[in-house]
Amino acid sequence: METLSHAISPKLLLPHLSSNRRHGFPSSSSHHPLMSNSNSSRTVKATRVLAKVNSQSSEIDFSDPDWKYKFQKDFESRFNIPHITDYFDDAIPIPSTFCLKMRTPVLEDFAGGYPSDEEWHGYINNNDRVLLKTIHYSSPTSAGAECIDPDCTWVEQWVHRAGPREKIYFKPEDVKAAIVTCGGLCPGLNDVIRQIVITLEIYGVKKIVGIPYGYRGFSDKELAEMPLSRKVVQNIHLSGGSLLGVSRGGPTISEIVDSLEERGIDMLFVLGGNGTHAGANAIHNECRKRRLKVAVVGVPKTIDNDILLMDKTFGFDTAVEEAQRAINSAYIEAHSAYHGIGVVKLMGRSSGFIAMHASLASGQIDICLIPEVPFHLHGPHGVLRHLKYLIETKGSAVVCVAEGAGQNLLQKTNATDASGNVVFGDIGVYIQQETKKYFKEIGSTADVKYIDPTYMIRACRANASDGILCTVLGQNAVHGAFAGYSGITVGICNTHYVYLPIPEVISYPRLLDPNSRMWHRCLTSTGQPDFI
Ligand SMILES: Nc1ncnc2c1ncn2[C@@H]1O[C@H](COP(=O)(O)OP(=O)(O)OP(=O)(O)O)[C@@H](O)[C@H]1O
Ligand SMILES: O=P(O)(O)OC[C@H]1O[C@](O)(CO)[C@@H](O)[C@@H]1O
Ligand SMILES: [Mg+2]
Repeated sequence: METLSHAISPKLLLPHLSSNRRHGFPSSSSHHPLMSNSNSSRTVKATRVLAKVNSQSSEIDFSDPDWKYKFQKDFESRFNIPHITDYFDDAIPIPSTFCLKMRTPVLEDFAGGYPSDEEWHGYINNNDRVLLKTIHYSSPTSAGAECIDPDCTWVEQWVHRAGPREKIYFKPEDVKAAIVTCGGLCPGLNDVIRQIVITLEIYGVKKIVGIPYGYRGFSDKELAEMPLSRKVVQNIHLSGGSLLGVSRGGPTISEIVDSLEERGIDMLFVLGGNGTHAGANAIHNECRKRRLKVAVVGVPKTIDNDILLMDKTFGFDTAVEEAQRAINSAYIEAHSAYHGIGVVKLMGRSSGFIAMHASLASGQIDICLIPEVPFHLHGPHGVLRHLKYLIETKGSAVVCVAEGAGQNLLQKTNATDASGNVVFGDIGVYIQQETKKYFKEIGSTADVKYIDPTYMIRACRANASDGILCTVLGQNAVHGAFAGYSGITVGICNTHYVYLPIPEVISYPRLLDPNSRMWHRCLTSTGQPDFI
């Protein structure tokens, strides 16, 4: 594999400053606990910094003059994307069959050589990289600052650029490609399926199938694979859901790979969230163990936007937009009622991105509650006391709550779904009940209307901006597979499209930073106090 020597050259590293308030350090740099001169304490405290910023990095001794170089070396190896040549020395590349100048369908076989056009400059060089972090924080107290070392040194962190390569590692006419969609629904699934099929056909792939109902489709003999072509997928993006169906739970990794072998699948495109990607990575590893030349490429799907390192995941924009209808209805109901209170529950199992963005976009929310920020319902600083204040001063109020918020207030059931995810109690219903009780107890009244639009939001078709995101991600997934990469996923980082090794994006769910400027903006918009 080609390496990126310039990205780790110490000569190109510039000394800059940054830090991170999320790590709970005091805002004054003179009291910064990392400003100690003791080497040992620097090493220990550095670990605290890295625990958040780079969970998989080993301890770094910042007194080592080469620490930056070593950090970048480590980063480069963590973000290296597995390639077929890592395992198959004999894999021979051929010129790409993907060329925009070749616009007419190829009717004949490729016996006479592959169509290529040396004049076309649409290919990505394997050494192209995208900068993962783009802000140069000049002070440890800069809002949202992220740092690696105590001095917040500027360290370039490069990841692989996505897109079509000039050389490909699969002969399109021999390829059987499969697509599977797992987990819950998400706007845009059909757009991604459509683009994968169309792009595979442009490369010249003839055998494309859909695996029905998620990973379950690999083991359930009653479920036949679905032949896919441009004709089949042409209009599927016009409706929500997944043409292929989705499911949670399903067969073991070994059973899935047995099925891949039986079906003769060379490329597997896996659309799903954290769980699905954990599965995709395990499938990739099992294929390597069995020496199967299969490219496994993920496309992150989650309206929750909880995948690490990406600007956003497809479906998120649509979810935020669709949530506006529910929020507006709650607002109108609350505003038109005597002592009206609207409660809207939005999705967000561990992160409150949808709730925060939907609240910000609407400008109609008085209280936004998210999983990352604990709150009390009762007591002098609780949500209910603030609702009383809002009713007294404004006459009505609207609450937006993420499904994962305040779970500590609800009774635990220990129930899990087929994938092992904990089944949550309904925080929206709880807030509605407690609000009614509270106003009764204080001798007042509240007309509480609870709206749960979650499945209506998730079942929507993608909006225009998600449609474009899906298009690019779907195309890049196919380019990644043909380029010979496996165990990777595609994403958008700082508006550029990248390939990332799966483990790096799923080591934990991405959470909203309560110290971020965005959450502060949300708080200024709602005007809510701390509920603790
Ligand atoms: N750690 C894991 N290893 C292998 N497979 C997994 C793992 N976790 C989940 N899966 C499988 O991945 C599929 C989807 O998982 P899950 O239901 O958690 O959805 P998800 O991909 O996280 O999407 P969503 O965002 O909708 O929750 C299931 O079929 C499940 O069995
Ligand atoms: O009801 P289901 O299908 O299990 O999905 C619910 C889950 O899906 C998600 O939207 C993720 O896709 C979570 O926010 C939510 O907990
Ligand atoms: Mg999940």
